[in-house]
Amino acid sequence: MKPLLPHLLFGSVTFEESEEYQEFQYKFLIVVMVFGALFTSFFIVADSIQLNPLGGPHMRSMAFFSTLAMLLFAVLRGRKHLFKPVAWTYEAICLLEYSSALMYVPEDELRLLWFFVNIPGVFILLGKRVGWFITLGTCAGLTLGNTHLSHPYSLPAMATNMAAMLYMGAFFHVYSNRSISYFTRMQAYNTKLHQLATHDPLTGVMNARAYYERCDQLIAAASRKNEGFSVLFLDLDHFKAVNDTYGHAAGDWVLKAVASTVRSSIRRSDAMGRVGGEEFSVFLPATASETAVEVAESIRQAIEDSMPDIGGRQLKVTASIGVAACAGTGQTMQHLQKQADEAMYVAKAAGRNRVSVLKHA
Ligand SMILES: Nc1nc2c(ncn2[C@@H]2O[C@H](COP(=O)(O)OP(=O)(O)OP(=O)(O)O)[C@@H](O)[C@H]2O)c(=O)[nH]1
Repeated sequence: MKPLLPHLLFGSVTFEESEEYQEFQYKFLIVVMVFGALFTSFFIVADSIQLNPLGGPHMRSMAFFSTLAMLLFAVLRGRKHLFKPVAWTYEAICLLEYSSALMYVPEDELRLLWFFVNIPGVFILLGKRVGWFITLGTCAGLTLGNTHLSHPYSLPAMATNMAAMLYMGAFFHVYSNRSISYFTRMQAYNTKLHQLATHDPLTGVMNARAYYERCDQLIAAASRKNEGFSVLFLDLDHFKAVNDTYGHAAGDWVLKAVASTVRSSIRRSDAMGRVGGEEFSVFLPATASETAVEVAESIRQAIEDSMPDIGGRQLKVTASIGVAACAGTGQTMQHLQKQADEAMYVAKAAGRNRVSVLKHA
């Protein structure tokens, strides 16, 4: 279970691994909105107890801002698909709030700062294009609006402000470029690491650990639906002779060819792993014993027909396949794999290049 504060703030929303940046943006926006609303409420309280009097029009604008920010928070919480419209609306009310301070609190000479504070958030939440649009729009708006203020800023003050704002935009443009490219690279490295950790480098199919983990998930799903499933255990015949006769590299080549033959003989929803040197296991969800035997037979035939070409010689490769099926629930992968293993040894003993089945009672 999530700790209370993150749950209260972000709700029960999940992000894929590939959505890590979106998750950061979603959480960032929520924190900024809640913080913005609380911070503004603090000023409202300070005004009402005469600690920091700001005047009626700006008080109303602050009340409008904090109410709308909390409303936007309630709308976004748990609904990541609403991120863009909420981010845009929040940006719009922020600009209104800062403009209200600019017009109605002339005694605060530093109130222009809020327009600066706004820029990093726009680059982070809405990207570089919108970041520049808001930066340049703010520069233009401040320049044009300055003369209409009750206490306009001097020309040098405005020039300094504009230069600083453009500097801020350029800074966050470079920073966003850098951080996004760093993030993309990290994501690519993570994908590569995950692939290396879960897949056999020679054949590209799942390694034993990842395969058995996947089988456990598939068994859990099958027992929720009260569905049966089957496991095939495949061992190449006299593979040592291939290595001894044609060399280890040729043996590797055969393993790759066999893996690809098996992969193309099964459904996308089936799982396949290399569980030993020349041993593969296949998990067939929602598959009864008879169908599993048919699948095993078609794999066996496809391997026999594949006849890989090694140095101009066509090589006959065959496999013995054991089949174990579970009609109901309550069966572990370990047990079923053991049964498929036993069935495979029966096939070997019966002369190899055949399919043998053990049905779980
Ligand atoms: N080229 C290559 N050979 C491998 C690899 N992993 C295991 N082997 C070889 O696979 C062979 C397996 O031999 P055995 O277990 O004696 O089985 P077999 O020769 O296939 O005989 P049966 O299974 O009884 O039909 C061994 O020679 C291993 O060296 C690998 O990654 N590449």
